[in-house]
Amino acid sequence: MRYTPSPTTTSWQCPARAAVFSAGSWGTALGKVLADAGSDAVLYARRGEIADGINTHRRNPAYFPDVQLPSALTATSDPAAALDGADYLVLSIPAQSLRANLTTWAPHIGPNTVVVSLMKGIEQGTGKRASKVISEATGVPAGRIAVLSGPNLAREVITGQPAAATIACPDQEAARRFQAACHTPYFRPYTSTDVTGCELGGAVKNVIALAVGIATGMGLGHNTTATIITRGLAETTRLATALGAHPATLAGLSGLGDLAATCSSPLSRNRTFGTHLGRGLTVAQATAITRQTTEGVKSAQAILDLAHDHDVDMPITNVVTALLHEKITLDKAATLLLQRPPKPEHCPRR
Ligand SMILES: NC(=O)C1=CN([C@@H]2O[C@H](COP(=O)(O)OP(=O)(O)OC[C@H]3O[C@@H](n4cnc5c(N)ncnc54)[C@H](O)[C@@H]3O)[C@@H](O)[C@H]2O)C=CC1
Ligand SMILES: O=C(CO)COP(=O)(O)O
Repeated sequence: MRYTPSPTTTSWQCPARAAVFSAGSWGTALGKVLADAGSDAVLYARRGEIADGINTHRRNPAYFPDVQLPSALTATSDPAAALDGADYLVLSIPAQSLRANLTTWAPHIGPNTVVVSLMKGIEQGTGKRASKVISEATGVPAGRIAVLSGPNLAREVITGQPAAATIACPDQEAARRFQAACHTPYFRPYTSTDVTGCELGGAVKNVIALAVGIATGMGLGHNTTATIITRGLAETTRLATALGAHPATLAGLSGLGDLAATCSSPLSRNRTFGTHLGRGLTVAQATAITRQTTEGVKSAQAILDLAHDHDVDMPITNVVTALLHEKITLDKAATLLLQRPPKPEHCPRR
């Protein structure tokens, strides 16, 4: 039986104005969630034809041409107009382009606007999480910067399949307000104050999904992928807790939850990219056939550098990074992971 989501919203949800930058897969899906929750949502689209498609035909022609969008979700190609009067600026662009874009958008951010990051990447060269980049590039204080992360494959969310996420913000009231602004019968957000854990869970799971994809592409089975997921969570937790995250966050929606969804779904771009590598494509060939943002490919080295800086061992991330830089072969990757010295299952740093 097919699951049919209720199209209705609940009356207790407070109206809010949210500007979603931009109209890619996840931005469009979360824009629909916000509109379905009763918020006034506007998508900023770089390309005029996408904004026109949304306003005129209620479709995003580039990302979801088959999905009908609600009339409460509008679009514009003018960033200043999108941000005018916005309670929330929701950011969903590739993490590596964040700092440069914010330099242009920052003058239009209102003094009370809460900035919400949906991004799951770490900045190359600095090792900074999106929330830190946002604070540096805009001057917005930490209490007005939130992160939403969880098992949220965009196509499943935009078609109304039930999902949940974590909204983390140092200011619990700000997190609660955004929770109300995006709570629908099919999308259940929880709140947290652990921004570090939430962001690192989201970024590192992309690298682990690459590893699962590689194993799947090589024809390996569920024992192997379950081992990568479990040990991947162990190394994610080691890094995140070394940087101050709460271990429970990594066992939650933005940690294990997202890892499970991303590593098991063919909808994941990171897992799919890994599958291409596992089948023998080069990084250049896999990149050429990948049309959308694949954060793990860009963030792996930055995550590894963070791990080195904090004396944390991340063997799976290490091997994926070496493969992405074509320093090792697939066979060597498997050998490197399996021939590590034996050790106890639970160690804080190694
Ligand atoms: N697609 C998904 O299921 C989910 C994605 N995310 C995260 O959301 C973020 C965005 O991913 P998607 O929407 O999936 O990517 P996408 O590739 O579908 O869309 C990217 C969007 O960013 C814009 N963009 C691309 N390059 C840009 C640049 N240099 N400057 C400004 N805008 C640019 C594109 O026009 C497009 O609107 C990523 O960090 C991803 O990890 C998080 C949860 C779910
Ligand atoms: O973050 C995601 C699901 O929560 C989407 O993962 P991909 O970027 O690998 O498609």
